[in-house]
Amino acid sequence: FIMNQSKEQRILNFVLQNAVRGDPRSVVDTIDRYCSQKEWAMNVGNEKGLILDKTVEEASPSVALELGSYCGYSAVRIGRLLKAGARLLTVEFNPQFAAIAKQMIEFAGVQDKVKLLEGPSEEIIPQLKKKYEVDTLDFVFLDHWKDRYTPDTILLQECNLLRKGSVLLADNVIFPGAPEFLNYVRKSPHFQCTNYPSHLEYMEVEDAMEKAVFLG
Ligand SMILES: Nc1ncnc2c1ncn2[C@@H]1O[C@H](Cn2cc(CNC(=O)c3cc([N+](=O)[O-])cc(O)c3O)nn2)[C@@H](O)[C@H]1O
Ligand SMILES: [Mg+2]
Repeated sequence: FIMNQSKEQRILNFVLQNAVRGDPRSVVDTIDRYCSQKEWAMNVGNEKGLILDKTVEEASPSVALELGSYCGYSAVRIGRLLKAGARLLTVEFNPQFAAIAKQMIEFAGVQDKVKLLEGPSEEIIPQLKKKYEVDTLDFVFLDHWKDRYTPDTILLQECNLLRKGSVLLADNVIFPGAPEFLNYVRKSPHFQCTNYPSHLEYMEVEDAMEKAVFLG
């Protein structure tokens, strides 16, 4: 237990030493093993991860966006499901976390599909069309600061990044909670919402994910 390292560095080192290079499933399982047995961390985890998997498979996105990379757990989880030619852009503004996530993505072997964009979502989103050659987004995973869910959902619409059928999936709508986001998407005539009750990663605390499909 190396004290002067960050928890995120310890998670990455555990993966580098225990997972199989180029095998995204082993990276995801190894992070879950570490965070359920050694140190809790805010990865989406395996229970909510299964809801994420099913939603990604159903959407079968060509272009996906993730807000809040953290250690790269969900970027690897989504990246492993993308079809040939599809890509995931994942946004992280904490430089330490971004460095960890980049190494996690490379070790898992999904770096050809997953690109990490360093910076705050409110700055990156308006750059997606011109700088990152995005037309519209087929899938968006929201897992960053909960008080950014609503402003960023509005910003995505203002930047014309959503099309009829674009799928948004938000983590933690019960714990820590995103009440303003739930209120916004459920009241909006532009979204069709579905709630998926689950539990907080690695804990027996109630949590849920919310799917919001853009209706145009
Ligand atoms: N506007 C932003 N733009 C880009 N990255 C951001 C932004 N806000 C936070 N982040 C980054 O998301 C990562 C992860 N993150 C997520 C949160 C918010 N999520 C939680 O706080 C959370 C908290 C719990 N929890 O407390 O049990 C469980 C979860 O699943 C969570 O996602 N804070 N940092 C961090 O690296 C942070 O730099
Ligand atoms: Mg989360």
